[in-house]
Amino acid sequence: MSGLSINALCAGYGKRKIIDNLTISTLSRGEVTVLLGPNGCGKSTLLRALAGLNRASGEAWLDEVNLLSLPLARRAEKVVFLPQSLPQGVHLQVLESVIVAQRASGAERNQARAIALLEELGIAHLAMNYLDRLSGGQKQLVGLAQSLICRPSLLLLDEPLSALDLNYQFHVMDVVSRETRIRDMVTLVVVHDINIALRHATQVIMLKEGRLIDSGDPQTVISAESFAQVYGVRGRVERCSQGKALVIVDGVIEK
Ligand SMILES: Nc1ncnc2c1ncn2[C@@H]1O[C@H](COP(=O)(O)OP(=O)(O)OP(=O)(O)O)[C@@H](O)[C@H]1O
Repeated sequence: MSGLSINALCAGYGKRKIIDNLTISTLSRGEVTVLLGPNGCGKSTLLRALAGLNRASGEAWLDEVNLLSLPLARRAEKVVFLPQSLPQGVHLQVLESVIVAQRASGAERNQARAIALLEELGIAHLAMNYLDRLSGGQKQLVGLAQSLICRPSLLLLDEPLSALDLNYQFHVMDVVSRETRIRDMVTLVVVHDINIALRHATQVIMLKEGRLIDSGDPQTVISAESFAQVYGVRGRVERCSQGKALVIVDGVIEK
């Protein structure tokens, strides 16, 4: 099956192991997987390891290729990683920056495509604005445009919704899902909102202290028991008026 499979992956910094022997069966192409887990559990470390930015051992098969054995330049042709925040002080206009990302990915310059993507994300009106004069949320949307223009096989998004208002969080996840489907990418997204995972993910991965707690269908993996175990909170899964599952947190489990 085409997609991403992770086998016995370990990653960390210096001698410190953060991701410990992680094995995950196939994340399919065309689907969005949400990576959940508490602060410091290793979500960014995992994404960075897949992108080749951290020391890692084990295997990460993207279709028939083990990403960990690919030279960085070859890996960059297949994998795009959007970090939690864009570099500061870049004095480029928004449209220009998206075209720079497009060219850096090896694609032909296609301004119409870049403008269409800005329109899809609802930021075409910012095309001529400078990056260093945008709000945090606007910068995050531009980062997404820069990532999506690259047409990777594996798209890694580290908390792409953290600065966005409620409306944009839903809109962006819809765009990410649609682009993932149309381009047949494997998309792995870190979010902290469990309800976003329930609504938008085809699959979720739950980590705690660098280890896999569970992975699979969100409706199965996300339960009162699992979020008590992973986050230490009391809660329940209810149904909203549209019949969709919704997590309600009642409080913290006292130790
Ligand atoms: N560059 C680094 N050097 C050394 N240790 C690091 C480095 N980056 C992160 N760590 C450590 O690795 C662990 C996992 O960090 P990571 O950023 O992967 O967590 P996370 O799950 O993404 O957290 P959050 O939800 O808070 O963003 C933490 O204990 C952190 O202190």
